[in-house]
Amino acid sequence: MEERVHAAVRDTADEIDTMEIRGAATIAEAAAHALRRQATASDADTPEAFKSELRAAARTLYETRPTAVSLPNALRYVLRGMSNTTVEGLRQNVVESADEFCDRLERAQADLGQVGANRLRDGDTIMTHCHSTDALACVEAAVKQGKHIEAIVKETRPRNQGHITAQELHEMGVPVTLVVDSAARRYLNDVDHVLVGADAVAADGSVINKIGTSGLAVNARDRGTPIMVAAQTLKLHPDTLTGHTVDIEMRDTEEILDADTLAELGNPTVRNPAFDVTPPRYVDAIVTERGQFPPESIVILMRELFGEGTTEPWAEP
Ligand SMILES: O=P(O)(O)OC[C@H]1O[C@H](OP(=O)(O)O)[C@H](O)[C@@H]1O
Repeated sequence: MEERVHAAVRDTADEIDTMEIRGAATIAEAAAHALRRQATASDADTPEAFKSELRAAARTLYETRPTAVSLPNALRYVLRGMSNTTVEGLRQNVVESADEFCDRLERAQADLGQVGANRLRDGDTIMTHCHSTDALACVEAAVKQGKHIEAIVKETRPRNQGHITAQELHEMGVPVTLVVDSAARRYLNDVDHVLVGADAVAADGSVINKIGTSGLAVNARDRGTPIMVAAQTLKLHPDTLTGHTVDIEMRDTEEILDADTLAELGNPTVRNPAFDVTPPRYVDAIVTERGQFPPESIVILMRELFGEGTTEPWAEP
């Protein structure tokens, strides 16, 4: 099966796995591009062989990282387009679906940005965690509306994605203060909104995002600081409609400590969960391209978009 998966798809899968490609929306876009590449390069001679190849490619991409639901949602969107009965027709289906998916993703982020920007006032200071293109779209739109926004950016150990956020905010002209994660509570007094992204949103309104989000949200609630989650509908997790929970990725402990340092410390057990779950009571608004929702009502939008649930992206229709 593996040999039918194009090398470019395997490269994309490796890059997602090692986080050279990261961030829920960016992963989804890369996966759609990879399926498109599989389709254009395929020399399958029957429609069945073509579909089977595409499903194998989807599975390879899916098996990289388990938490960001944008990945299976992207794979499902592209594969669902395979309706033709000839190889050429199917190839065209995949190319069109992948292109349409990427267009929709870009538009959704721009629309979401407008909604999020409306929540921000001129002179506001935000606090961010990790790096989220959905969250930054809100800031960018607010800045374009002429609002002055400042940011306190958490570095986000162990991979320091906060550095990317700091750089991108700087490029937007937003003054940035970078703090270590443990300084967040100290600085919440100076903050008008906590603004984060999401890797998945569950049917009960729980937000699955970078590890440290839930602690930040609890502290923000304690201080009365509103917590805004920027998550286009691609982040809504259809399996949670039928009671499934979201798998939290455990990453390599080398991201935290190298083997030598670990040995010097007497080889303690090290855990490196990439994400945590913020219960809905700590979230004020989930901002999507379909408007803003209190977390408890996101299930209504999910039922509208997914019905009662979905199959695996590579399952036979
Ligand atoms: O889709 P956008 O908003 O860009 O990113 C959403 C989320 O993806 C990231 O995960 P990672 O860095 O891939 O582990 C962060 O948790 C971020 O909040």
